Amino acid sequence: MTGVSRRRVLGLSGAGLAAGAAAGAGVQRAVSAGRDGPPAEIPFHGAHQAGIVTPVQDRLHFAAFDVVTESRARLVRTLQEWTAAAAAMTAGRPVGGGAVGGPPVAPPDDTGEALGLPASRLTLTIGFGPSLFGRRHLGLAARRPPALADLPRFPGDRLDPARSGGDIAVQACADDPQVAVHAVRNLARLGFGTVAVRWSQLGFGKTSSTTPQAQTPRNLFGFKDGTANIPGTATALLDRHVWAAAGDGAPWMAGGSYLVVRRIRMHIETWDRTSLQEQEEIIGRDKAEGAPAGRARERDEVVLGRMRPDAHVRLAHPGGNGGARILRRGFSFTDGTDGLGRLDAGLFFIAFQRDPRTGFVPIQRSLAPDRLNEYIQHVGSGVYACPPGVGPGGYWGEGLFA
Ligand SMILES: C=CC1=C(C)c2cc3[nH]c(cc4nc(cc5[nH]c(cc1n2)c(C)c5CCC(=O)O)C(CCC(=O)O)=C4C)c(C)c3C=C
Ligand SMILES: [Fe+2]
Repeated sequence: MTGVSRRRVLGLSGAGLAAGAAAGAGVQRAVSAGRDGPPAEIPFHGAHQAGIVTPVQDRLHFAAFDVVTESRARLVRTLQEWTAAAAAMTAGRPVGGGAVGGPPVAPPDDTGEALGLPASRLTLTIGFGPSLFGRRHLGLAARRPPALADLPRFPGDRLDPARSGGDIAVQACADDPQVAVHAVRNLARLGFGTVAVRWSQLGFGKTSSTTPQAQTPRNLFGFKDGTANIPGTATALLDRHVWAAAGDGAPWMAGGSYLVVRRIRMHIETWDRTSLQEQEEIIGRDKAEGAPAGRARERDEVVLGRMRPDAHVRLAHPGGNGGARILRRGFSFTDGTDGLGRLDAGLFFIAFQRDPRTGFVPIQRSLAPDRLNEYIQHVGSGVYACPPGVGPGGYWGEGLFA
């Protein structure tokens, strides 16, 4: 089945596919074309990992794993198997020999729930947590990047260890939740005996965009979120604020990035009883347009002096943070109720940066007096070093284990 997408295997039609099949060389392009224009397949190989500047997909399945083996060789083998599986799944192909057609007496290589589904712009992004470098038998202590420092405790944090940390993180993003879940499930299955899932989070409704020309999405407080984000095409800003460089203290991370995730509970019932004027003053932008306080349009320049001193945007703005900037890529979540009649809902905050010590940490410290803190609580946390992209024949983290 390798080299052939799931849609083609099942003989699904569609004008693009039919034309592509007839045209031979045109097949790959036809398979890659999404119905509404954007490509359905995001290339897996490249200088940087996909899923960082990639236009944000609709769904998330984030998983943090702990390493359960003491064998470095076994971990490397799993990372090699994961890389091959990730390359296949992001191209819309099943893992290994596929879900069907193999020996009837053995479990299939692929679990099967994505059969017939297109690649759905699936991206898989891997990161290594600080705890991985502390596992003595793996011999990685000297390779820990200085930028992969443990996050400090912030005022108001109520972090649940069962929803924090992890030796290895995988961010799966796709436009179809089944495709994202299938990807994480199959990596977990391949990793059996080497890694075990520590915690995971599903997300829907992106709350940030890396594509300023597209409509800005809204978060669960009803506000446009991502307006002032770093665009995925702003090369100079990305080099300055997102991509790690060879001289940053860990040459194996050059072209990679550091990921900070925070599970932030949003007390939406309290927010919903707050007046519109108060909501807008807390954020520092208006709800309808997303315009900064005192301005008319979403993209108008922020005038910090027009906002309350404790407005979220004023405190988070680079102007008050020594120019610190991060690339936000978060998703909303709702995970049932908390037993007190309130939805367990919020923002799964995701930010990529060149160095969390000069990105997330100072910004989050500045947010201490944020009025928004009355309506939110950080309950989960993680920081991970995401290595650069892999070339054909390479594997995730090969620079680290070299
Ligand atoms: C430490 C980083 C940040 C956390 C944590 C955070 C949580 C959080 N944010 C919103 C809603 C909005 N944030 C907005 C802007 C904004 N937020 C951060 C950082 C964190 N937010 C930054 C750097 C910025 C951009 C500031 C600027 O440069 O102007 C906005 C406005 C629209 C936008 O620019 O994105 C909203 C709305 C919530 C609800 C939340 C926690 C649940
Ligand atoms: Fe924010």
